[in-house]
Order: sequence, then structure tokens, then C-alpha cells
Amino acid sequence: MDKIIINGGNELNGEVNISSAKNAVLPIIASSILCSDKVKIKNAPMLEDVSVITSILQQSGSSINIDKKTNEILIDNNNIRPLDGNSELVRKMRASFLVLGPMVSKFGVCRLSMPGGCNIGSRPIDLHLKGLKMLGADVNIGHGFVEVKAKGLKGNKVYLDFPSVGATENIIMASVLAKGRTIIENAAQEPEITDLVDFLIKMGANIFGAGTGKIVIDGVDELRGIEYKPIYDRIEAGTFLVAAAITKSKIKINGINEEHLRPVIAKLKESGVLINMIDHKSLIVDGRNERTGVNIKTMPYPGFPTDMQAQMMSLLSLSRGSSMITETIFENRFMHVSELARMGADIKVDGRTAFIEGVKRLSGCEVRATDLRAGAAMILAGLVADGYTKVTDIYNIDRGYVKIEDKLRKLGADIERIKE
Ligand SMILES: CC(=O)N[C@H]1[C@@H](OP(=O)(O)OP(=O)(O)OC[C@H]2O[C@@H](n3ccc(=O)[nH]c3=O)[C@H](O)[C@@H]2O)O[C@H](CO)[C@@H](O)[C@@H]1O
Ligand SMILES: C=C(OP(=O)(O)O)C(=O)O
Repeated sequence: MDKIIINGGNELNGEVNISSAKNAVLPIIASSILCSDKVKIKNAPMLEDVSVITSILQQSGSSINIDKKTNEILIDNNNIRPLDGNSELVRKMRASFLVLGPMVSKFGVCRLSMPGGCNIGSRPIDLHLKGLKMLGADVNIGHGFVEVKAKGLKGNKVYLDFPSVGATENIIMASVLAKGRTIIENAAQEPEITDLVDFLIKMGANIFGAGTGKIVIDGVDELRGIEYKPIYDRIEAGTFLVAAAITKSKIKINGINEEHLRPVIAKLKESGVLINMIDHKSLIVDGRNERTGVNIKTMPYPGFPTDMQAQMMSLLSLSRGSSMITETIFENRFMHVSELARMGADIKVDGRTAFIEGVKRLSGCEVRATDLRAGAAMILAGLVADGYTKVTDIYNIDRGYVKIEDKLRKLGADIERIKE
């Protein structure tokens, strides 16, 4: 099993390029199922999750060519068949559930393993299924599977009890080729949804209101093949902002959409970090000033992203004074707290809130990447901890960060991946 070893204490220098967003490219690849022409994804992030979703499509008959030199993925779904939902791959990744909407739309049937909970929470799928039922699908759950059947989906009004990202995406994908108009109310507003919609519009879909709480989809007869470059990964960018802040360094980050990062930038600035855009997609982050504690509450976009919560906790563990982090999205997203405590952080958890007292130093030891962002938080803490930090279970990190150790090493960190 691979591990990441960091010898803490190095200042970072230079610049880093941010990859395209995992959470944009996964639904985009899933939605390509709707189109029988070829689709090319440019600047695709070569991530474990991307290889899982492309393998799922390949098992269903897609022809997919992944060029790791040019970072392009060419998808040809001309021979795609309904998915065999019993695949190991489907169970491996929660985002595999995103193929449900397009599969039901294209074939009128889809059978998938029920996704279980994961390390960050129970993550039910009731809103996805409610949306598909509203479009006329029949849903049956049994023997660990969910089977959805439809004789032609029809547009309808769907109100989401919570602005779920995945449910909004599944319903959009299911309604693009449905008859008539679908209106999603209380839709999620995350930038990755707007990116999926931009992709679908470029393919010929008729969709209005992405990025707001009300998305209107007028069904069309077919979609055409296109080339598309997804948005930059705001969570990877946020992770590198924290890397500069925690190491008290000044670096340049390329591949920034300032609007998407507003809540993260606001909290870092409030803590004392200097951040300046230098053009429409690059910024300089200067973390050399003393930082103070801040309070954070995770919220659906445009609120503070839950996917940056763990990384901020590492930073606040080493910021002067007290901080408070309230996690409102996932009920079990504090598993990194005990790992940070092993390194010397002073954090107490009461229900959904963590109370952090800044300490002067952390000390390196063996810690687990209990989930993707928790793993990033361990690497960030390791960058400044005394001595060596060994991060285990890094398959979680590989799900969502493109060569994080190479990017950090180029910036001057003493970090390497080892096999043990
Ligand atoms: C691949 C992807 O894009 N993943 C992101 C997506 O996950 P994902 O799409 O799974 O997140 P959701 O927005 O759906 O989940 C948010 C909350 O809604 C609940 N819920 C969701 C669906 C449902 O049918 N019923 C229900 O109760 C979940 O349990 C959770 O408590 O958005 C999350 C919230 O920004 C991010 O952390 C993930 O990185
Ligand atoms: C929770 C995350 O992803 P997923 O929804 O794919 O598990 C994440 O990206 O932090």
C-alpha cells in the first residue's frame, strides 16, 4: 500500500497549476451517456475517481480513449448498453450513482447497487429517486439493488427538500431528453452544476437558471458530440491556498475562478492571509503574517464548502486563539479530528461543532487519510509538523488530487510517496 511521507518545515516557493474539477468531470462523463456522437474532454484530471467512472462506461460498452500525455478523454457511446449494476466498480464510488439519470433516460431502465454510507456520512439517495419518480419512473429497491424503469420520462416540477448536488445533477440529466418542461426548485447552485449545464447546453440541451435555486429544462430530441474543458477544481485550489498559509509561504496559484472560491478566500483573509488576484485566473497567496482563529460553518454553495472543512481545521489548529467549525452538510465529517489530535492539535467536538484552540506546533507521526479531504488535511499538517509525518490510506487522496505530492515537491516541500 502506498504511503506519503513528509518531512515538515520547508517554506514553499514558486507556482502551481490547478487541475480540472473532479466534481465537474464526473457528472460530465456520466452525462455523455445521453449522446451517441463522440465527446472529447480536454484538460481532464487523471484521478482514481475518473478512472472508475470511465471503467463503468466501458463495462457498459462505451469505447473510451484516455490520453495521459494530453490529458484528453475521448468517449464514444455509440455501442453503449444498459449498465450491469452488479459491478464492483459501481460499489466502489458513490458518484457512480450519477449514471442512473442518463441510463434511465436513454434505455428506460437502470439497475444499480444501493450505495452504502461512507466515511463522512450515511448519504441517502431518496432525493435522486424522488426526482426520477416525479418524471414518471418506477423505482424498486430490494436485495441491495435499486431498479428504475420508465416508459419515456415526462417533464414535471421537482422540489428538493435539500439542495443536493448529486440529486440536482441526476434530475437534470434525466430531463434533458424528457418530453416537456422540468422545473427543479431548491436546486443546488454549486459551480460544478453550472459546468454540467454548460456542457449539456453546448451539446444542444435547453436549460435555464443553472447557478440559481430554480433550474428549468425543456426536453430536446437529441444531443450532439462536442469538445469540452471543465472548470478548475476550486477545492484543489483551496487546498493549495491553505498549503501556503500553513507553511507561512508566498506562492502563485494558476487555475483560479475567484467567484467559486469566494467563501474560502474570505475566511483565509479574515484569518490574516493576504490573497491577491493578478489576472482573471491566477492569484498570489502570502501567508507570512500571523494568523488568528476564525469561525466557519459549512453550507451549500455559495456558503463555505464542506470539502474545505478538514483542510481549514489543520490551518486553524496552528492559528492564534480559538476557532469554531460547524459541519452542517455531512453528519460524520470530523474523522480527521482524532488524527490531528495525534499530531498535537487541541480540538474538542460537541455534536456537529469542533472547538479548536490554536497550538504553537504539531509533531509528525503516522496518521490515516480517513477520507479524501481528511487526507489532504493530514498532508497540510505534515508540511509544518516537526519531523516526519507518514500518511496511510492514501488511495482516498488519489480519488481527488492529481499528483499532490509532485505538485507540493515542486513548490519545495520535502514529500514523497513510498510503497510499504
Ligand atoms: C461527486 C460530487 O460532486 N461530490 C460532492 C457532492 O456530493 P453529493 O452529491 O453526494 O452531496 P449532496 O449535496 O447530495 O449531499 C448533501 C447532503 O444531502 C443529503 N442527501 C443527499 C441526497 C439525497 O438523496 N438525500 C439526502 O439526504 C446527504 O446525505 C448530505 O447530508 O456534493 C457534496 C456537498 O457539497 C460534496 O461534499 C461532494 O464532494
Ligand atoms: C466528498 C467528496 O467526494 P465524493 O462525493 O465523491 O465522495 C469530496 O470530494 O470531498
